[in-house]
Amino acid sequence: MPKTSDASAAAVDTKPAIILHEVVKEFRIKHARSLKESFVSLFRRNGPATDDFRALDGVSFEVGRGESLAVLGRNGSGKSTTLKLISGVMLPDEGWVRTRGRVAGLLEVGAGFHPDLTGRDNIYLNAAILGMSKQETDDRFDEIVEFSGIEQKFLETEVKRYSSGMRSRLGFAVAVHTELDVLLVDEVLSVGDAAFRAKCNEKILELRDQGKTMFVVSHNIRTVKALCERGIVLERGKVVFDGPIDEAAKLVAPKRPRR
Ligand SMILES: Nc1ncnc2c1ncn2[C@@H]1O[C@H](COP(=O)(O)OP(=O)(O)OP(=O)(O)O)[C@@H](O)[C@H]1O
Repeated sequence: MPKTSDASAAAVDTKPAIILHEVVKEFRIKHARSLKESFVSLFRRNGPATDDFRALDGVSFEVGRGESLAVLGRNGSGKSTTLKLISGVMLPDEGWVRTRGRVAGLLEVGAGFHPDLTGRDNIYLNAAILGMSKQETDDRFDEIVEFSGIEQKFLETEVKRYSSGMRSRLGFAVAVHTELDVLLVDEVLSVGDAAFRAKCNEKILELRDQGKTMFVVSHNIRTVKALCERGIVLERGKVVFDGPIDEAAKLVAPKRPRR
């Protein structure tokens, strides 16, 4: 029987928003040498002392459209590296990463800002980097400014004169107002003051409820439980758990000392 257009649309909808397949990421680590070791190696013509270190070691998972997933794990387990590979700022050494739709990262919010341009110009610049046309940014400009809480008079000031909190607020405001399908969140709730953090929380929940795909890296278990239904636990660059968020959270919870 020939497929109807509805059926094919439904088929398209079920494709994952993010796929990682057997991903390996290695970093070269330089070892510090004592002065004596450096001196000896100079005469022996040794190269610099380095080691290849696997930050991610065969990581595979898929995130469905509209799903919200948290990645948990100890410091150095590979969470931010995973996020950077998904956002495309890093490439894997082996395996592959695919994303579908527009991906907006709340990684280093405002990272694309140019210090010598005004707040206004930076909104357009940052939005363009995130894939927005001038018209789309015009339409959302007031909303972005209002959300950021930056006073009008500062819009014509160079961003290098902003406080770090003001820069983060503006960066966050632009990112969450772009036309996005997948939102990458890295400890975003450390942005700005308490009132702004509450506003960010609300906005992220709103985006999730609109059916955006969420990929969250955080050490804040309360936050991820409120935001995500599924959790992946990384340990030394490998996935050691993939399932309900409550179980994932239990695995990373600090052990209570025995009395
Ligand atoms: N650019 C880099 N060069 C060398 N090593 C790196 C680089 N980036 C990350 N690493 C190493 O890769 C490992 C994983 O780092 P990653 O930042 O992904 O960990 P994480 O789980 O996000 O940690 P945290 O919870 O502390 O943020 C760490 O051992 C880190 O030292």
